[in-house]
Amino acid sequence: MTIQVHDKRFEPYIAETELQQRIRELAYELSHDLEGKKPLFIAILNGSFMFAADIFKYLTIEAEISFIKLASYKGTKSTGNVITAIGLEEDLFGRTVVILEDIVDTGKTLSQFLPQLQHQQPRQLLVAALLHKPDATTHPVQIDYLGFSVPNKFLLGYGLDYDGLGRNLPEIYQLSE
Ligand SMILES: O=P(O)(O)OC[C@H]1O[C@H](OP(=O)(O)OP(=O)(O)O)[C@H](O)[C@@H]1O
Ligand SMILES: Nc1nc2[nH]cnc2c(=O)[nH]1
Repeated sequence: MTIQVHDKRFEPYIAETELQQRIRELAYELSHDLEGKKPLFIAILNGSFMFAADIFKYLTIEAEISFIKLASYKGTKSTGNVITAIGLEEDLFGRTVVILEDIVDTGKTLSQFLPQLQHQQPRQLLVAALLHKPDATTHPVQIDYLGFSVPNKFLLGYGLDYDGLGRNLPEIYQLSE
């Protein structure tokens, strides 16, 4: 069934059961791969709050989680836009760190942010993303744990918003043509 949010219509794309099943599989893989490493999961707000909550719930190993927001401001000509993390208090030195993202679209966000985290010299820096739009990605990012590869269409629901609305939908919708 299509839904209306603000001025646009969206149609169902990934059902809640399919989402949950895939997230369980990712959590199982992470639990297997990172057992004994006490990984620190870092969720990037706002969009990733649902994915982060669900995947973290399904983990069966000792792990920590922290939530950050990214702020972008204009740097110098040579640095371009600079992204800073708000709320990151943990020391990443020597740790196994897993970034949780709802979506990698152009890849700009993570390709700018990951090198900053590398400066803190984590032992391992991994990325888990629920969705990736390979056809939209202009800044390649290595995604170690991926939920779904999706076409280059605007998505809504399960944390993803359209102008503030739709984040609470338990399934993912795509913009109707
Ligand atoms: O690969 P990119 O093209 O950089 O896009 C990905 C980013 O876009 C979304 O965040 P958004 O800026 O929409 O903020 P929000 O999570 O607060 O909604 C998403 O959560 C990623 O952080
Ligand atoms: N809501 C939403 N936010 C995004 N941020 C980057 N890509 C998307 C998308 O497809 N939908």
